[in-house]
This record gives sequence, C-alpha cells and structure tokens, in this order.
Amino acid sequence: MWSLNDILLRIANSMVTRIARSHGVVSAPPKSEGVIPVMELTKGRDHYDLVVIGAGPAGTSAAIRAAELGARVAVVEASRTGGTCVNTGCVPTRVLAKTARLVREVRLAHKYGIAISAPEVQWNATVTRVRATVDKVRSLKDEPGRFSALGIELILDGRARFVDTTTLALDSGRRITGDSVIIAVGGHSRRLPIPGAELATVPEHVLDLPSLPRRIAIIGAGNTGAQLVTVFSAFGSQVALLDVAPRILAASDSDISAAVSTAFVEQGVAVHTGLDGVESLTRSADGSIMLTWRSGGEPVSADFDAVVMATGWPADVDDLGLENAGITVVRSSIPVDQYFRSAVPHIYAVGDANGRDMLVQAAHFEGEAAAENAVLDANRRTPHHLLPAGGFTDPDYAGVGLTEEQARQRDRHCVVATVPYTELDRAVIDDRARGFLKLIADRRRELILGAHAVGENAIEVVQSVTTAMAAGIDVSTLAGVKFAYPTYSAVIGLAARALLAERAPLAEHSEVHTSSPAAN
Ligand SMILES: Cc1cc2nc3c(=O)[nH]c(=O)nc-3n(C[C@H](O)[C@H](O)[C@H](O)COP(=O)(O)OP(=O)(O)OC[C@H]3O[C@@H](n4cnc5c(N)ncnc54)[C@H](O)[C@@H]3O)c2cc1C
Ligand SMILES: NC(=O)c1ccc[n+]([C@@H]2O[C@H](COP(=O)([O-])OP(=O)(O)OC[C@H]3O[C@@H](n4cnc5c(N)ncnc54)[C@H](O)[C@@H]3O)[C@@H](O)[C@H]2O)c1
Repeated sequence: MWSLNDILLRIANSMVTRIARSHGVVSAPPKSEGVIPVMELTKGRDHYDLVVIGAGPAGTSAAIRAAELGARVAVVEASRTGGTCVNTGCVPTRVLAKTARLVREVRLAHKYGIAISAPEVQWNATVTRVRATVDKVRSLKDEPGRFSALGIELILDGRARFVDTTTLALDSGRRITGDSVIIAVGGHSRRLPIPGAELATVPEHVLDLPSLPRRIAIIGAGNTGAQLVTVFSAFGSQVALLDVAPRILAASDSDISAAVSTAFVEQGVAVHTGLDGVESLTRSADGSIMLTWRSGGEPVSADFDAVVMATGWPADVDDLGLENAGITVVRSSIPVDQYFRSAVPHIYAVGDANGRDMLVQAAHFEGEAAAENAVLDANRRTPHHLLPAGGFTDPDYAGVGLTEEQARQRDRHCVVATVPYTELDRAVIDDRARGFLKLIADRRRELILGAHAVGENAIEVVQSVTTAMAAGIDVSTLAGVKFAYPTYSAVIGLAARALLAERAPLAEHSEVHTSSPAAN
C-alpha cells in the first residue's frame, strides 16, 4: 500500500511526464523499484503511458482507473466492448435463465387458479430477445462514451500482438507502444481434443443453434454447464450432463453439488459424473450426433441433436505474441504475482487472462489494482479475498468463503449450521421450500468463514452474508440483526442463531441444526 504523499507525488510525476511528452519527450517503462523513469525521444502519437488489451470488465476497469489517475491510455479491442460477460457470457445466460424461469412459472400457474395453456418456447424469438437485451446492456454500459469522456483512446483495429515488451502490432498494421501494458484478453471455451469435437457447440455460440434441440448433451458440469442444463431442461429438451469429476459443481461446497444434482435428476436430467472420459462425436445419417464416452471402463453411446462442450476456459493467449515479450503461458493462463505483474514487471495480466478467479467481480478489482500499480508504480492487491458467486439454475446456488471441507481441513472444530428453506416462511409461502443456507464459523464464533446456499434468491442471500463477512461482523452481531418479514434474507438470521446454539465444537462433526421458525 502507499501513503497519500506517495500518491500525490506519483500523480505529479505522471503529469510531469505527460507535459514532457507533449513537448516531444517520453518516459521509459517505469521500474518496479519506483525509480523515476529516464526520458527518451517520443515515439509520437502512438505512444501511451498504458496500453490495455481487451475491453471486457477487467480491461475497462483498468483503463478507467488509469485515466482517472492522469495516465494517457489506449484500449485495444478485437471485437465488441463489454467482453465475454456482456456479449456471450453473463448477460445472455441471465436472460436465458429468466426465460427458463418464466416457462416454469407458467407451467405452475394452474396451481394458483390461473388457466393457461402449456407454454412453448419459440427458439428464434427467444434468441432475438436475448440479443436485444445484450444490446440494451451494452448501450447502458457505453464503454466508448465513458472512455471518450476520460480521454481514453479506444482502438478497434483488430487483435493486438506483442512485438517486444513495449510494442504491440495491431491487425490493421498500426503499431503502438506503452510504458506499461495490461493484458485483459479474457478466455474462450476449451474444445476437447477428441475426434468429432468440431461437431459440438461451445457456450459462446449456443444462441447460434438453428433450433431448440430435442436431445442435448452438455459436457462439463461447472458453472456454465449447470446453468445450460436448467435452461434447456425448462425449455423442454431432454438433457444429459456429463463430467469426469466425481460430482457436479465440483468447486462448490459438496452439499450444494448434492442438492443441485438431486434437483436435476428429479427434473429428468441424466447426470453422468465420474466418467473415465468422453471419447468421440460422430455425425449419424439422420443428422444427429452420436456421443461416445467411457464409464467404469465400458464404452457408452447415445444420440443427441446438439452437444455443448463447457469443459473449461483457457486464456486468449495463443495469438498474443507473448513469446516476443518473454512471457511464458502456464496451464493456459498468464502467471502473475499478487500485484498482477507478469514475469515482465511492466506487463500485467488481469481478469480471466491470469486464470485465477474467473468472475466479473474479480475482473473489476484486478483491473483497478493493476492500473494503480502501473500508473503509480504501487503495490496494490485486490481489497480482500471474499468472492461471492453462484448460478441461476433450478434451484439457484451460491457460495462465498471456505467450503465446509476446506474449513474442516483448517480447523476440525469449526462450527457449521444449516437451516433448510422449509423453516423459512417466505420460501414456504412462495412454494420454493427446496434449499438451505449453510453458515460456517470459527470455533469461537468470531468470524464467519463461509456461506453456501441453494434455493430461491441464493445469490442475494449469500451476497448479504458476504457484506457481513467483509465488515468483520461476528456471529452474535449477525444473529441480532432484524430481518424484514417475510424475506429470504431472514434465513441469515436463522442460520446465525443456529450457529450460536451449536454445541461447543468438540465433536468431529457438528449436527445439522434446525431452528424455530417463529421469528423468520
Ligand atoms: C456462459 C458464461 C456465463 C458467465 N456468467 C457469469 C456470471 O454470471 N457472473 C460472473 O461473475 N461471471 C460470469 N462469467 C465469467 C465472466 O464472463 C468472466 O469472468 C469475465 O467476462 C472476465 O472478464 P475479462 O475482462 O477478464 O475478459 P472478457 O470479458 O473475456 O474480455 C476480454 C476482451 O478482450 C478482447 N481480446 C481478446 N484478445 C484480444 C487481443 N489480442 N487484442 C485485442 N482484444 C482482445 C476480447 O474480444 C474481449 O472483448 C460467465 C462466463 C461464461 C462463459
Ligand atoms: N455464474 C457464474 O458466476 C459463472 C458462470 C459461468 C462461468 N463462470 C466462470 O467461468 C469459468 C469457466 O467456467 P466453466 O463452467 O466453463 O468451466 P470450469 O472449468 O469451471 O468447468 C469445466 C468442467 O468441465 C469438466 N471437464 C473437463 N474436461 C472434461 C472432459 N474431458 N470430459 C468431461 N468433463 C470435463 C470439469 O471437470 C469441470 O467440471 C469458471 O471460472 C467459472 O466460475 C462463472
């Protein structure tokens, strides 16, 4: 971290450098030790204090923060501003999830005395709606306008490639240089290296499916795959979900995996986990795709109208010329230190490109921190480790902090309380009583270590717990918070009180506690 004096000094340095540049001199790349750079002859209008590659959430945050600090910034974007999140990831997925929700609600309308015929999803109209919403969000975010207001140059000249550690060649033939470079190139779906892989669709291209598939296989049961299961299942497709991992949503708390998996199976989804591997895809004479996998040593085949591979998300580094900058890719991403510096100190990698926390909320903070480090030659990390995340499945799921498994590995006497949604009046009233909130605290109940929820509004519930965790609120304070009635958030109060009521944590495993529903 740096002091106020440091910040003021560095902003002043940055301004001096800019003035010098406008008079024909420019600073060399900043040294990581904080030495004020030596002046050299300018390379003209194509030289910037900072070049950001990629205008997704990470690159946008980085560019804006750097410009706010007085840097001359260029952002190179090969495609559309907004990145994966707005164009092909979070936003379209969320619209599909909302459509799926509507379909399910309409199917249940008769329970409330509403006569309505069975819903039918008209795929083309659904896709049109998704694309219109993406455009709406893009125009709301208006990165070009925000960049322009801050004097950031947005360069839409195709892909950028490193020529050396400070020079980038663009598809248009233009070359630009930067004292610092922030790589925010995001990633793309990994296609399995198996025969017939080209017959599969990847999540970014799901909207390009020509029609709603009657039978669909989704390979990969991470956040992306699980959400697609719910969408296509609600839309009426027969869905199979396949994964080599022993459970779906393998990064989540195991109770979340179990609950979502059980719900999927009850909805008629064929869940195949712990596979030996997926072997091939073959086009059959009738146009369907025969998918072959191996389970328990035996080959298994089934026919589908579409197969989606949601099997991982390597960084978009193949065509980036990193070798020219002396940067080596490790496990499909760019290794960085805690300040987001790569092996070359003035080149940073943030967001999905560094392969750490591939979430929008991480991308924003990483982009800002790297921008401050680049412009102020500072050592800023992201503010704290808490990173809530979840998915819009049926039921929703979410988590933050340590899973129960991780918490018990650190301290087997940690305290765990799980409150089922059946004890939550609001969930019962809404006929959404499937789910739970699990809270994990240290044995003294001073710190909440993790929160994991399945069920209606799981993400919002976990978000509220995250706020409490970030504020360092202890369990008894949380238990004393008044929650409005009838709300889903009230489950937080129930779970906090259940944590307090847990027996002293001497037992190997604490029991699942069920609280009185009186005050929820
Ligand atoms: C289906 C799906 C759903 C998701 N849902 C969620 C969600 O609900 N919540 C959540 O937090 N996260 C979600 N994510 C993850 C989220 O989208 C990413 O973590 C986030 O977009 C990463 O931001 P980024 O800026 O690092 O990369 P990106 O958003 O991928 O942006 C990178 C940008 O760089 C550009 N680029 C790449 N290479 C070059 C180059 N050489 N030159 C110039 N430009 C280049 C690309 O065109 C792109 O615009 C989802 C992801 C997917 C796939
Ligand atoms: N709602 C959200 O917050 C959200 C939504 C989508 C994606 N994301 C993020 O984007 C990133 C990518 O997510 P993702 O789900 O695309 O990838 P992932 O890496 O999280 O999951 C890929 C899944 O594919 C499985 N897999 C890998 N190889 C396989 C094989 N040969 N056969 C069968 N299964 C195989 C893995 O076991 C894993 O379960 C993640 O970091 C995720 O958190 C977040």
